[in-house]
Amino acid sequence: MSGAHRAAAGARDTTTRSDVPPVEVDGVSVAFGAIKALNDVSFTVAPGTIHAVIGPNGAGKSTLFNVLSGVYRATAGEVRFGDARLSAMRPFQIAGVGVARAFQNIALSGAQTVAENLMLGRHHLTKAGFLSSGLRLPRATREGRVHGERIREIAEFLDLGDKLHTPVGVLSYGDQKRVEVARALCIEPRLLLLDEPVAGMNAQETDRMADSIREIRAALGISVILVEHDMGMVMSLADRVTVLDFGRRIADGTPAQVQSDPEVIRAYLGSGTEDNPADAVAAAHTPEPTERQP
Ligand SMILES: Nc1ncnc2c1ncn2[C@@H]1O[C@H](COP(=O)(O)OP(=O)(O)OP(=O)(O)O)[C@@H](O)[C@H]1O
Repeated sequence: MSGAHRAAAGARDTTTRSDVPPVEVDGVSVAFGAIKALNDVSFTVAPGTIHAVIGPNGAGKSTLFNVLSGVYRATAGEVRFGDARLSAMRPFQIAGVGVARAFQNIALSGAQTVAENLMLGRHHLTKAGFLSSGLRLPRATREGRVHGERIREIAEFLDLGDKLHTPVGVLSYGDQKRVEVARALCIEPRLLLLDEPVAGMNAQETDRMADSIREIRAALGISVILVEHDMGMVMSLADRVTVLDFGRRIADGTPAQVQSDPEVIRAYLGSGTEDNPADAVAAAHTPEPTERQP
């Protein structure tokens, strides 16, 4: 199935999990000395949607991601995920309420196998303590089997099923990025944060990752927030896009809405980047030759 067809099928089949609340970013500001990296930024991520945050270099995207995942504290405002105030929590507490982050720079142990890296991602779900695991007591053995099965499912989901016993360090860059996403899914999140998931990927790897993100949303019914520079990918993948510039929210809407927003076009043209969202949307919406056939 082509990416586009799969996307359409995914959107139709999606059932959002009933325990996925909206993410409410409410008046968030972050200052580094005199620099206002984020200035009163607000937007809402609807449950079960893919929401992209874009903007020229230095716009505040990474800072926002670090607030969402508890690495930075907001100077003002807050981020809510249902009852949880993410902006007041530490990273491990944020993971505990079902928010997982896949890092831009792969944070995996290269010498360990895919399965071992994924098992580390399930650590906090493991109830048997180190002692019973070490002694291979029945509870730990049973638990290990259940986690092993789930890890296999998640790996297969990301086309990594045949690489479970391969050390991560020998995998291609694209596969390593997929392991990074799989590791985040291992905490069974309700919200997945993807920090530049296709950075450094070639076109084929990018398409594969975009397909995986659609399938994750469709099959798991969770919300996805991604920061990404690849404009074509964002415009074809996201349900909604928030645009930052110099720490301020300058637009928020569907890909089609933001790409035609004069302030967004000005921000990108002014930044000197060739990644103009208007061009990217046009390219993303150009039908493939086969789709023109009657
Ligand atoms: N730890 C920090 N200390 C001081 N200034 C910072 C820090 N982190 C970010 N900044 C500044 O805050 C602003 C926003 O940076 P941020 O990295 O969030 O932007 P970005 O949109 O992710 O940029 P890029 O696309 O280049 O990664 C920039 O002016 C940056 O120099």
